[in-house]
Amino acid sequence: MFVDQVKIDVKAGNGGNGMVAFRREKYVPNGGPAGGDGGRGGNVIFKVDSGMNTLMDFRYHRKFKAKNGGNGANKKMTGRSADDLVIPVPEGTTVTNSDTGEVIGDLVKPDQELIVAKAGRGGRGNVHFASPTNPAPEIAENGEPGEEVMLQLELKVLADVGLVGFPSAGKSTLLSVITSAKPKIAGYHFTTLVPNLGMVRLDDGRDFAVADLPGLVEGASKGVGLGFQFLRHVERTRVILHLVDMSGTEGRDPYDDFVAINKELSDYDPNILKRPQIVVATKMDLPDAADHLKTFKTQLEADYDTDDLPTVLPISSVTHTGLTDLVRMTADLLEKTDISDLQQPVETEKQYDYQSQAPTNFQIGYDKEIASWVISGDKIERLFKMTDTAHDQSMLRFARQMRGMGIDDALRKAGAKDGDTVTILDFSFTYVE
Ligand SMILES: Nc1nc2c(ncn2[C@@H]2O[C@H](COP(=O)(O)OP(=O)(O)OP(=O)(O)O)[C@@H](O)[C@H]2O)c(=O)[nH]1
Ligand SMILES: [Mg+2]
Repeated sequence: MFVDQVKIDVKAGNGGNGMVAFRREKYVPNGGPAGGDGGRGGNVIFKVDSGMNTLMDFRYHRKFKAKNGGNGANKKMTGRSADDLVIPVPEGTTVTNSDTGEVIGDLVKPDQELIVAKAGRGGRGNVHFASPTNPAPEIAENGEPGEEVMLQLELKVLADVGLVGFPSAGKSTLLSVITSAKPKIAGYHFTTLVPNLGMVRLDDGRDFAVADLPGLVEGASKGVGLGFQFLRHVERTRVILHLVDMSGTEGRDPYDDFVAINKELSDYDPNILKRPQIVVATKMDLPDAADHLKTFKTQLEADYDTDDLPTVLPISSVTHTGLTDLVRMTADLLEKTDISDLQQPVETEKQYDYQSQAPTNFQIGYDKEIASWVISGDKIERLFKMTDTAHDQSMLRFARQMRGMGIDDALRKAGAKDGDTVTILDFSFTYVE
């Protein structure tokens, strides 16, 4: 279960102002009041759209403003009421006022609507203020301002497809080319610290949610590297795309990687290997990839019965080769996959208090395998049982905390340089001076 979260700003329309005006008739120097009322502003309304599955669209559009009502006019004319601004949200969205923490509502039914910011009423024109003592009032009301509020939207998402593979296999890059997600991509291992989520939309209207998971390494099922706490996400996905880097860089053998990752998956939970898996041969644009793929397939055929032989699909996220086939095959496979065993209850999220859990004893070393400075220590491990919602903010907070604890001093003494990646057992961040 992923928690998709986003903060947005909504502003309802102001009411139009009431008008001060008088009838003008021939031979009547000062007619009665004739200023009309202002029109109502537009409400901001959330409406469930069953076609939406994530809050991804809000990442690129965070400010919403409904139109203001028109001002009243003479001849008792009321100003135009503004249309409501209706914003589609996915089913299951929880809306909270981000300043007060008050839950405004849960949108759980198809087409359900919720007013999240109330429009301002129009002001009354001077026609309403005439009285026997003041038959020609020079007063009118201003329109009420529309409500403005900062909202926190939250959606729990079950990913359909999990991208697994060795660090730097190209998982985030693949996500970035098949969805609109913009994950961090870099040429060093453990770039991805927390899962990224994206939605794939096919031309034929089908769609599915893809989770790009932190890379796995040997021993992941026992807590090595970053992968352990994310392996449970793999348990929940219906289809696994197992990415294998075919470039052979760093002298890696693609088949060894493939076997090692599958071993970690099955050590974590033997059932995971029963999930349909497509082997995605990545970086096929690179020079030796074709040769490596050939060897890989030969080894695969030697190890598997013909009936169980996994499908291998060569792709390149750089040249976009094979992506259409991959997406279509994945959608087909999802349609055929039973999910009844995956509907598990939502886990409650654990909150950790970074302040009070200061690591005491730790060791620092350089790990060639993951090419980064590694800090380990039992207290830190406890510190790093993070939740799904661990976002950049908590990373930053953490990094600051670590500095306070003198870990950056210790790292510098150990020879770490500005820009080095620091891995803290199952977590890492980029070390900045
Ligand atoms: N030539 C080529 N390079 C690629 C391709 N896909 C990814 N890369 C490169 O491989 C490196 C690692 O890519 P990422 O997408 O960050 O890998 P990842 O699997 O998400 O890595 P982690 O998050 O560390 O587990 C980056 O330098 C990418 O530019 C590809 O199709 N062709
Ligand atoms: Mg990544």
